[in-house]
Amino acid sequence: MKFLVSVPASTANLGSGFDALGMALGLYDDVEVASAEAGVLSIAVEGAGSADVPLDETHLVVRAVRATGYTGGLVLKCRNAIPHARGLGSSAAAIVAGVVAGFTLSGRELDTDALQIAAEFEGHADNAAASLYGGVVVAWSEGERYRAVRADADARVRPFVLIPSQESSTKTTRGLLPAEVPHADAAHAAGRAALAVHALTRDPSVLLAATEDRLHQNYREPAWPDTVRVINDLRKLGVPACVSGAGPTVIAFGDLPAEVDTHGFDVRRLDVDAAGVRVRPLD
Ligand SMILES: Nc1ncnc2c1ncn2[C@@H]1O[C@H](COP(=O)(O)OP(=O)(O)O)[C@@H](O)[C@H]1O
Ligand SMILES: N[C@@H](CCOP(=O)(O)O)C(=O)O
Repeated sequence: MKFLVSVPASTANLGSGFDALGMALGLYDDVEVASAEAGVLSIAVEGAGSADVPLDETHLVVRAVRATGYTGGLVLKCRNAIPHARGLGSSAAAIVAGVVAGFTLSGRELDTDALQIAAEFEGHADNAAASLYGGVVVAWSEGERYRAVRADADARVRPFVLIPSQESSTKTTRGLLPAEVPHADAAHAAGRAALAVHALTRDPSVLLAATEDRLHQNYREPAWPDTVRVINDLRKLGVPACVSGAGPTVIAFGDLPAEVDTHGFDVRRLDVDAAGVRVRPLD
């Protein structure tokens, strides 16, 4: 059995929706998967992470395949376009690719367990839901169970990202977050996150207010001060901008004003991905 899994990048939080909102982006990791005799494991990696990721059972895609219960042999060819440790959901994309590969190898339809398995790896479901389902997602948990709903993004939502060369680990910057926040900030987040759903799916004209965050960006600023500087510059000019995921990438909407200093950032226009992860049989 041989097939291609194509999985989109994601941007999580979208400012106000910490650990809850996500959106899939048109930048893809492709993983060619072939079943093999038990005991065989072969992994080839091109693109992001090719110099760093392990090529054994500890490879993130393989760990996710194993989490689905598939124990057979595997031959993987990974072509990674999503940069690692930049806040564009590379780890969730790798996990979703592995989970979907495991389900496909086992002849199992994708069901809600796919999100559950993927989100358990990360401890939050925002990125994994976006990579699985595409579009705009709202993720939450009920007890131990992760859940998500998706909606199409409004066609006028035009994201661009500013990706610095510096890496920042999600795990590390989650460690900068406080255990508690002021009630006023929690109330602010609830209102703005609800507004963000409306802004992303119906009325992008309110994205500036919707993407204002009080739950994570300021706490994480020491990890990426230039990111916060660019966000502030963009927002002062009326451009909705926030940190993508746990940073350091900036995600913004509309057009980039010429006067904003983007030195050190790779600026890319990305579409919203509406379809989520795809599987295509190969000969
Ligand atoms: N395609 C991949 N294959 C293997 N490991 C990956 C892949 N993508 C991400 N990872 C692992 O996840 C790490 C980045 O995860 P994380 O800090 O959550 O950042 P990101 O915002 O990119 O998800 C990488 O350093 C690497 O260890
Ligand atoms: N809600 C999470 C999102 C992490 O996204 P990533 O793309 O940086 O992995 C967080 O803010 O920690």
